[in-house]
Amino acid sequence: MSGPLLKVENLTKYYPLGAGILKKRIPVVRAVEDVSFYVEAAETLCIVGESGCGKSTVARLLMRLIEPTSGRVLIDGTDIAGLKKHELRAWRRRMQMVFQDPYSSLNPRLTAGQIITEPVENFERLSRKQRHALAADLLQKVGLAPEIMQRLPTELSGGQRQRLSIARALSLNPSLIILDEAVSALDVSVQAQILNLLMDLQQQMGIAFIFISHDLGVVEHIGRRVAVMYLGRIVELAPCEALFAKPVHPYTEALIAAAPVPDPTRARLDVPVEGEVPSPINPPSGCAFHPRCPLAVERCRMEMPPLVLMADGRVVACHVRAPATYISGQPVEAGDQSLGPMTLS
Ligand SMILES: Nc1ncnc2c1ncn2[C@@H]1O[C@H](COP(=O)(O)OP(=O)(O)OP(=O)(O)O)[C@@H](O)[C@H]1O
Repeated sequence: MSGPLLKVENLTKYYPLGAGILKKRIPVVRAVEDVSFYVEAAETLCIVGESGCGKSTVARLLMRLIEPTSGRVLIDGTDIAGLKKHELRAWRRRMQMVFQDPYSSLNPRLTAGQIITEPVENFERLSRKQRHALAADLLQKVGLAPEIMQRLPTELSGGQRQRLSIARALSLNPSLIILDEAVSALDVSVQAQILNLLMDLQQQMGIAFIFISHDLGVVEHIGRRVAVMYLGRIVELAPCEALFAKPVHPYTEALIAAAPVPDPTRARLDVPVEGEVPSPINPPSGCAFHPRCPLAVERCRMEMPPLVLMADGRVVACHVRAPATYISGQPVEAGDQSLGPMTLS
């Protein structure tokens, strides 16, 4: 199969706030605006950004839990908006999601065995023997003992519950799993175990991940490419190593500067990000980051910067650091396949 597994084109989601009176314009929350990216088979794309920047809305749009205001989501080149009911069912098997809080996402009345076989049983009837074999296999894949099968979620630790959520997501043999803050509620040592489990599963089963997190330490550990979001838009998308070694967008730089440094030999950047994230109901003109940006110039207040392809393969939306004339004046989309796998030499 040529082309990426998943392609997102100009995805936009506005949440209307209340009903309009007569023809009065209804205010909207601009949760996601003009977001484009792609995910290749068996890779991990991370999405990072502060709370409220639109990460979870992107996840919900990809899972079709909510409908976009505009834009497209293509899986293997097919627009999921145009799928018929039976095609949608087949597609749903291919994309699964793991949430932050396994307390609320796992049915407390079902045993671990029932929880992990339930998605398959929505599609096909299983005999008792088949159900047991499937549960045992999935438990083993995520490093849980077979005895866990009869336990309820409340009888398990946070790490065990998250392994169970991953086993459930794996049960349909998906091509892509979206993990929304999936390790954020766990202790650091348990986080590391789950991240290592995910990387092993990716290698063994060729699954792609979209890993959503506000924790840059975690992202650096697991990501191949990273998309940085600010107020609903991607402001930088780069290979993970390059992003952490040399962030280009001032917001990325500030995020990395503010994150705890796991490697003390790495220099800490001195770029504090001041002020609050502006309201997505009434975002600033031009570049949404300009009120907090130490580098802002007049143009940043006036014009929205396009995503521009830099010489090293990343895309950045910044008038100062990535002026649109940087490469033959050609702004590009982050999902543009001409960017290739975006590896830096
Ligand atoms: N159903 C909704 N109605 C109105 N506004 C919403 C709705 N869901 C989300 N929002 C708003 O959309 C914006 C993006 O929210 P989203 O949850 O996608 O951000 P996030 O980056 O995932 O944040 P967090 O990490 O805190 O979950 C926020 O301003 C949020 O308040």
